[in-house]
Amino acid sequence: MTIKTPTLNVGGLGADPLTERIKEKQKKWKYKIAVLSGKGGVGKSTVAVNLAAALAKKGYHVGLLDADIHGPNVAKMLGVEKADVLAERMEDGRFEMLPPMNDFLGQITPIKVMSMGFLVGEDQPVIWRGPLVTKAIKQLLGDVKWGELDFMIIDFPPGTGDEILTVVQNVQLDAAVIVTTPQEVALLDTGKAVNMMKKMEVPYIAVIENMSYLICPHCGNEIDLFGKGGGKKLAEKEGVDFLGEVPIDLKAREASDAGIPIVLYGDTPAAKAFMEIAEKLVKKLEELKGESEEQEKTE
Ligand SMILES: Nc1ncnc2c1ncn2[C@@H]1O[C@H](COP(=O)(O)OP(=O)(O)OP(=O)(O)O)[C@@H](O)[C@H]1O
Repeated sequence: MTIKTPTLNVGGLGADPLTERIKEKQKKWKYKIAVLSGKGGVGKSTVAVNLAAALAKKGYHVGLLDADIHGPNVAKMLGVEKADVLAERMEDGRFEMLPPMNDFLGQITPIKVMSMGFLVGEDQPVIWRGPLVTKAIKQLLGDVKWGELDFMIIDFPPGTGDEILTVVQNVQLDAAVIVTTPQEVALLDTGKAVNMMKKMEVPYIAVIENMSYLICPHCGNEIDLFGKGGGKKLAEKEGVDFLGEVPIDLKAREASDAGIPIVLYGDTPAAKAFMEIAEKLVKKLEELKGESEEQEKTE
């Protein structure tokens, strides 16, 4: 039976079966990936959405959770912001939310999306304190019928606040992808995010540099608007992987306003960069999984 879901139940804090449900659910998610940044506006949601779409284009089952409670925009970037969230009654009598999906007219394996954006009005600001944010994120993980996924991608607000702490405490992340732009200020903040992920012992940490350069629409030359090579240098300094550079793409804004990820919008330099980055990420995660399974066998 399906009914239209009312709103999140953010009351009642403390230890609860929700934590257990999150533990159980994540057993069905092969790779859990956090996408974060130290600084706002660097294109973190653009990266999360395009990684999700690139992986789904390759046939993987992808779930995308927008954990940016205060400024959710992933649903809009995936063209599902007006979707109704239905709920289904479970065997134990609880209701679980069914994540809206989009397969972009059959071009990709449907991406399942869940966001606070579905549950609050479009122009409604969410003014919540830490414990409520924590509870909401846990519900978006544990009270949603995510099912089997190859990749669960979680997009966070900028910085290192309650959202990321909640997820790290409840989900065994396989990877943290940290997005930066090449400027010094962004790199400083990115360094902080990398170090937080190291402290949290996330097994694989990688940097993506977004808005690396602009390709002149007239002469085709690369213009380094914000400097060059900072993301790679930072990754080397911190001893983490560098997954690649994404250029500024004049079609990116157009695509995001149209609710279509850039990787599905056209064969542009940014689209190619995202596809390559997704391939590298899959390869790296499979290598690491293989290594850890080998290690388990020998123990
Ligand atoms: N490579 C790119 N080329 C052109 N525009 C881009 C690119 N990446 C992101 N943008 C644009 O920059 C703006 C900010 O991107 P986005 O919302 O992804 O950033 P964010 O880091 O998630 O922001 P916030 O800090 O608000 O969460 C958007 O309008 C997006 O379309």
